[in-house]
Amino acid sequence: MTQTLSVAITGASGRMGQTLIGLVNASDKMTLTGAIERTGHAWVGQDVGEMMGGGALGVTVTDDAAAALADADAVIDFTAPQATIAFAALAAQAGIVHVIGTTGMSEDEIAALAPHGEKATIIRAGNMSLGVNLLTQLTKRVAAALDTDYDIEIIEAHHNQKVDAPSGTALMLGEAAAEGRGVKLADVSDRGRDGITGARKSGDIGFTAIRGGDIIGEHDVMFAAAGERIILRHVASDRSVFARGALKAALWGHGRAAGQYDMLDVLGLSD
Ligand SMILES: NC(=O)C1=CN([C@@H]2O[C@H](COP(=O)(O)OP(=O)(O)OC[C@H]3O[C@@H](n4cnc5c(N)ncnc54)[C@H](O)[C@@H]3O)[C@@H](O)[C@H]2O)C=CC1
Ligand SMILES: O=C(O)C1=N[C@H](C(=O)O)C[C@H](O)C1
Repeated sequence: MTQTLSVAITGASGRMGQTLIGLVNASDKMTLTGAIERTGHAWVGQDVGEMMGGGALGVTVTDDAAAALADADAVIDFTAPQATIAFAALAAQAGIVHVIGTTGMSEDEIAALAPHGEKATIIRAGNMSLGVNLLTQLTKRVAAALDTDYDIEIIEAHHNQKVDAPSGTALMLGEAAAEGRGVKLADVSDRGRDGITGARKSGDIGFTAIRGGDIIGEHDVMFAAAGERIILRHVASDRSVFARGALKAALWGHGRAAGQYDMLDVLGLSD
């Protein structure tokens, strides 16, 4: 019998957690061995399949992440920044793959992952879909081809439960545009316009966040000049595009050297 990858999912009851569990359960390359939730969550101690409204999967939701990760080859983690840092320490202890989809991490929180990347194989991206990762490469090329007569604006839209802004994807696209232009995003980023802002500064990269209803994730990169606009757009209509990317990352990472990687590495899209 072929060996399957043992996978633990954090944030098991979440939007992404449930999507991931459904796909891992349907995969013939993976076996769900752990489902983790925060202490005090109503799902802890219950069968995860039953909590998701289906049949029992034989995996009890736990808040003992250390034990769950000790039994796993990979942990797929779409939760919250501080939780992700704690999971990174446990993944390093266990020497396993840590796929990180969590967004909204500060510079300091991202830096806190670095020591864990010496023992765990970390794959982190603000968007795990093939489409968005391809879009980052297109954005970089278009930004490199155009001068600052073309104002770059990034517009993102998400559901009304999203807690961070701009989205991780918007920031990836902003980084790509800045890289194409040969500048640092931190030096040109224009976020949260309100009131008498003054005219737009040439060379800035602007961000706008829309929150409403059940929008899964939509991103436009606009290059606006006098007389024309170019708009690169990605629309996610199903969360499984993110989850499929995360599963691919877990399989890709298994057996690979410890370190920090992203989805461009996984998808072979790096320059
Ligand atoms: N990189 C990507 O492709 C994508 C990233 N995301 C990001 O993933 C994260 C989660 O998104 P959603 O699933 O929509 O959120 P959600 O709020 O539905 O789920 C988060 C889950 O994490 C759990 N959680 C929080 N702290 C925990 C802890 N210490 N231990 C265990 N579980 C814990 C919560 O109880 C909740 O069930 C967000 O940062 C979001 O932006 C979402 C979709 C795609
Ligand atoms: O919170 C979400 O839902 C999503 N978050 C990611 C982000 O911040 O870009 C990816 C996707 O757009 C959905």
